[in-house]
Amino acid sequence: MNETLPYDVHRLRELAGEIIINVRELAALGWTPATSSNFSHRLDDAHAAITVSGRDKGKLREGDIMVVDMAGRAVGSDHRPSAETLLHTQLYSRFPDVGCVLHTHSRAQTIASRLFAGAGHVRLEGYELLKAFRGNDTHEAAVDVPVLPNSQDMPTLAAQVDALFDRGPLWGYLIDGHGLYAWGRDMAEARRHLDAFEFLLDCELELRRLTAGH
Ligand SMILES: CSCCC(=O)C(=O)COP(=O)(O)O
Ligand SMILES: [Zn+2]
Repeated sequence: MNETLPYDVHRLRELAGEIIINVRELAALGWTPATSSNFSHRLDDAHAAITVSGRDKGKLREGDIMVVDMAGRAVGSDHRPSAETLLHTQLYSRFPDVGCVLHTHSRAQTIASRLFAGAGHVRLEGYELLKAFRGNDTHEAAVDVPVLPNSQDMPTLAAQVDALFDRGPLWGYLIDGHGLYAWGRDMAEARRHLDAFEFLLDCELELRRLTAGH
């Protein structure tokens, strides 16, 4: 523990490196256009490492990762944390086993959010890849990805998200016209969930195209 900072600086540097490597990969896939998207990792019980607001996520450096407390307040930094910090910290606060939260704005995620906003969810069923989600061991399961209305008011959005958790286990949700939030126990699991959502949403969109007018 550092003498002046209330968190482990070495752990922060380690996590910043992991975030940077992963986010560069996601940016290269085109999932973080125009400075969009944000990423975090739990640092300890009281803190999370998160991207600084407005940074080009394809060019992240160590100084683009900062620390917040679980109320979303900057700790030991003059930078402004992601505008969506509350959507990250609410997960860490409510679920002790959540270790990493990833938010992206890919084309498939954004289009699916528009297309399924009326229904309020995207149903994913019959896919072998559903087994990528923790707790699913069969393609026969159905996973409903909630689609929430967008808002610039983070407490409003966070309250909508919180209500979802009363319905059962959840590894991600869409925000209409905005993008996807996915999470897991650590970076590897959050990436697996994010990649699975992206693949399955893309399949649903392609099926719609192929069956349109039939
Ligand atoms: C230009 S993207 C609009 C904001 C957004 O949706 C996003 O994900 C990035 O916000 P941040 O403050 O984390 O950079
Ligand atoms: Zn966003």
